[in-house]
Amino acid sequence: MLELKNIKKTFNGRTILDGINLSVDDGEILAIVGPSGAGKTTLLRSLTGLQSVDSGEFLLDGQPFDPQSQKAEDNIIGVVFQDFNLFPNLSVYENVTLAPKLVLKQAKATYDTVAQELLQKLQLSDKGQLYPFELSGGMKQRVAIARALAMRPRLLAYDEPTSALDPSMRDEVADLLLHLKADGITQIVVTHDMEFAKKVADNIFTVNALS
Ligand SMILES: Nc1ncnc2c1ncn2[C@@H]1O[C@H](COP(=O)(O)OP(=O)(O)OP(=O)(O)O)[C@@H](O)[C@H]1O
Repeated sequence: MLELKNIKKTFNGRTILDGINLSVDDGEILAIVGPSGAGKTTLLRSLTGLQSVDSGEFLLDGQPFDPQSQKAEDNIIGVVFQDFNLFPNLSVYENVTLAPKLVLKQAKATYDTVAQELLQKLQLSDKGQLYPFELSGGMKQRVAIARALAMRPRLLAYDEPTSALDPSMRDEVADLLLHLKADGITQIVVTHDMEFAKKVADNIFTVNALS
């Protein structure tokens, strides 16, 4: 279980997060919703350690942890960015295996097995040798998910997973998240799309805009 207790964040004296308390249970999907500019991305960046918070506590299974000082190899939370952030000069297979190889220092047999399993799970088995520019948006997103999962995170977090894709893809993305949930993967989804949130989430947390 991941818990956030009384998380506060200000930018230039302006309070964006004013004492956020939330938790996500293992195997569940938590959606973080709220109006534009309310601080959803700020919250996601805080809990993934991409930025600092001013105060508050992060707990994993009751133990405090600092998202900013977590070692890369601990990789508590994997992130799927809105625009996927794939390495454009690497193939799908190389995108998925780079961090397990360099950060986790896995042997080839290990990272290759994991990558083949993930590519199969995400319906990318025949796409391993392609480069990001050759992929559709939905495929790029699945590569980003495979790349994050290859690091064996405790939790997978998404920033607006539907917004860079054609609206017709919304149900497909929802099905993908529910499929991963059935595999026991804990997920946090930042979205402005309430219908999407209702479809996938076990719990919905609303970030309110502060004046
Ligand atoms: N690094 C930063 N420096 C200063 N202000 C920032 C910074 N990052 C975010 N903000 C401000 O914090 C507020 C919340 O931004 P954030 O992107 O978290 O909102 P959001 O809820 O994700 O919005 P959207 O749905 O439009 O993406 C905004 O007013 C934004 O301008």
